[in-house]
Amino acid sequence: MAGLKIHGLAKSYRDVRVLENIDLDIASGEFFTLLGPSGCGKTTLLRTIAGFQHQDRGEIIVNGERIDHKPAHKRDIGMVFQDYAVFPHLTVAENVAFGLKARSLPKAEIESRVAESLAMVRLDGYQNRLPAEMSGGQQQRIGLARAMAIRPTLLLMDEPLSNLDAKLRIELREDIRDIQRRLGITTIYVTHDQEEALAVSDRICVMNKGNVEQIGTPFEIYRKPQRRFAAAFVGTMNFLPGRMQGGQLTVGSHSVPFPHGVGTGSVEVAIRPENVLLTGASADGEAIALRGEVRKVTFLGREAHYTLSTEAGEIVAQVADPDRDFIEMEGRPVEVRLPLQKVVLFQSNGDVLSAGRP
Ligand SMILES: Nc1ncnc2c1ncn2[C@@H]1O[C@H](COP(=O)(O)OP(=O)(O)OP(=O)(O)O)[C@@H](O)[C@H]1O
Repeated sequence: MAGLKIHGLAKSYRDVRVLENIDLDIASGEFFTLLGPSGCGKTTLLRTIAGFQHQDRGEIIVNGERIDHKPAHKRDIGMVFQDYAVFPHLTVAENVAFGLKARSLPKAEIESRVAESLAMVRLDGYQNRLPAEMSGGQQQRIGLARAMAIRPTLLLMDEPLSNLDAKLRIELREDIRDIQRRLGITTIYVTHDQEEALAVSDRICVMNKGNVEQIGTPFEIYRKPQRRFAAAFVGTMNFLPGRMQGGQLTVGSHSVPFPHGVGTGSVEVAIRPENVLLTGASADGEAIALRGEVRKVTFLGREAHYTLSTEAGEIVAQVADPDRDFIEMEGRPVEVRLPLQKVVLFQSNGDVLSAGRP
């Protein structure tokens, strides 16, 4: 199995820079996700790795060998596309056999690989169907079986679940993850869906405007964002203005000692909704305390979301399993606390100053 290294990759379309200067080091067997908003360059990066288009500069190295001068069909890469890209006039088995025939494998080998690949994606018994007789989820399974049948060195997936409904998306992403783990195939997965990225990835690369904002495990990306962009893009994050001075952090009218973030100046105080504490909740360690009022309560069954206006600005709190009194709080004053352990501070340039006080 192979790892992938990318050095100084850049790509422009006419005079528009789409990839600025990308460096990646992906381990053998890793499930690596490119996550970012529409237009940030994810697909361009994936297609450049696949060889469907050429970079302006930079290197793509698989297993120590440069592959960026090779044509796409010589790169030993399996690719799964958003729109399935199955051949409508070929049966399921013929679709899966396509890449194997192109490689002139013996007939018996093709048959056994087709059977093995279809079993892997749980489509055994569907060999003779046409894609039009299959659901969207099943068509994407054909796409996955076809990509895996050639036993590629790398598997690239471009938003493979975007055309499926929510339930199928979850089902198929679990299957993709299981197959990837079982086979240990190095996988690069493109999505703009942050929950999907958190659920399937070993590591996530958050991209923005052709640049890498942060690379980390799902936990690191969610809990220890290194850039404001990653904090705001992944999950919900509250931001309040604050000020550091003389080892004190001031938010609204409240100041707390914050020795970790030495320096002076404006900061942004970021906290996840599930970490905001309301009246009565007990906190470990010190917290920023703010006066607030409940503007809106949205009850979602297992949790409720509170829109709060505080003296420092509007934020959202999420409370798990709220009791009845707690749901009927609209218009009431509330004490809001932000535990320092859970607070992330950003500088005005978007770099992190402190992610959770040690
Ligand atoms: N062939 C092309 N010619 C000119 N511009 C292009 C071409 N392909 C992509 N672009 C532009 O390059 C930028 C990056 O596109 P890309 O498809 O890589 O982004 P993306 O992050 O995958 O977005 P999405 O999630 O919408 O697919 C976009 O601004 C897009 O309009």
